[in-house]
Amino acid sequence: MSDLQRLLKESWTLVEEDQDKLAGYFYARIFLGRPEVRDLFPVTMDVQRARLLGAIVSAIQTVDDPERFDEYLRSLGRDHRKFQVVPEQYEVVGAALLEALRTFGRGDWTPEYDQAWRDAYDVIARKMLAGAEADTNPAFVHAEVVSHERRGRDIGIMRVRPLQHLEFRPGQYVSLECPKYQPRVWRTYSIANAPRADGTMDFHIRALGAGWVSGALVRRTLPGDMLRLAAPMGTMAVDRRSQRDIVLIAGGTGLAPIKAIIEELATFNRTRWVHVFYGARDRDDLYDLPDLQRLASVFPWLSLMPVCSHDSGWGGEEGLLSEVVRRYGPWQDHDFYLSGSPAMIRATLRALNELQVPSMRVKYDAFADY
Ligand SMILES: NC(=O)C1=CN([C@@H]2O[C@H](COP(=O)(O)OP(=O)(O)OC[C@H]3O[C@@H](n4cnc5c(N)ncnc54)[C@H](O)[C@@H]3O)[C@@H](O)[C@H]2O)C=CC1
Repeated sequence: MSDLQRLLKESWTLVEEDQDKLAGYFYARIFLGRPEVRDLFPVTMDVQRARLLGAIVSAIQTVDDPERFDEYLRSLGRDHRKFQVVPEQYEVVGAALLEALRTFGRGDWTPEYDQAWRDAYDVIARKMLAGAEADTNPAFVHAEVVSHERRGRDIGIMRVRPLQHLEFRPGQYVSLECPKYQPRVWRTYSIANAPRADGTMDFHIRALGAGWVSGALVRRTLPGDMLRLAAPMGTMAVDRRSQRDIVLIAGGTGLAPIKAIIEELATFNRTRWVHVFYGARDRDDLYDLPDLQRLASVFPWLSLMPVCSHDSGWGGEEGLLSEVVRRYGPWQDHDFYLSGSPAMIRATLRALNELQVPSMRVKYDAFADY
């Protein structure tokens, strides 16, 4: 661990318990200094409260992982263009962050801690601004919902058509806003298909409860509704130069980017075996199994292993994805792409580590909302 990393972690423990109050103070400082910034945020701040601060803090904590950090922040900067953020606002946010930290760190906050956060924040802001400046795409595009299909209890598959061309790579995700139901609330969703001639994009969404973006997208969205989509982000692109066989591991709606990758492979792959582990709680939750089975019947290189974690007697493979993947190892010579809940990603990374799969062959995007 570098000195900077140590100082950041150590100082964060001083304020961690007061996170909620710190977030309140942080936003109050920003809005007081720049009332116009308030218009960038949703009307009710309760859901938003922890997000921007949380994203800054988690970005700062990754300062020791330069490669991941670099691409993540550049794409975050590209994505932030949707807020029409100007460079001075980065300064306002940085000053508010430091003031909040000092206030809640009280007497234990040292000039060393102050400098560490200032340095880390500067790196973040510079990379985000560089990412934003390098992007020639529009800050966001309007898109029309062209179809909407309910699958199982609480999953929706939504197809949208952007009104302008939106360049993306299979495996990437976008931040999306539904102004009709939740203006200025943006959430990230993976694109579930490879680029199509008509530009349409699919999203797999699970409703997480009333009032949330996902709930509205699954339960209320209708064809003809308009959305806004920001810049595509994420690094989970297939390495086309690799000759290795591939293992794709998808938990629940984490299937979305994996489906996009399968569609991309279908356009060029002839020689690499591709194994898909598709996990859900029960058979009803395997919401896209028929289509995956169709693809597996068309492409001889594609094999499919559906897995249920909470459906004993369903007749197929049972267990958590991480356990099942471990059972089918060893996987010494494969490229891996993982997508699912943070807990599933962590458990699978541990399993692959124990199976001695080199970490550079394992790709995943732990995406954050803010
Ligand atoms: N690009 C990405 O990485 C994407 C990630 N997601 C994330 O995927 C998640 C999907 O959630 P749900 O559909 O509710 O899935 P879920 O929570 O029902 O989990 C599906 C399966 O994942 C595995 N799993 C879950 N927790 C695990 C653990 N602790 N250890 C090992 N395996 C575990 C199990 O096999 C489980 O049956 C969400 O957190 C969503 O944010 C969704 C889309 C894209």
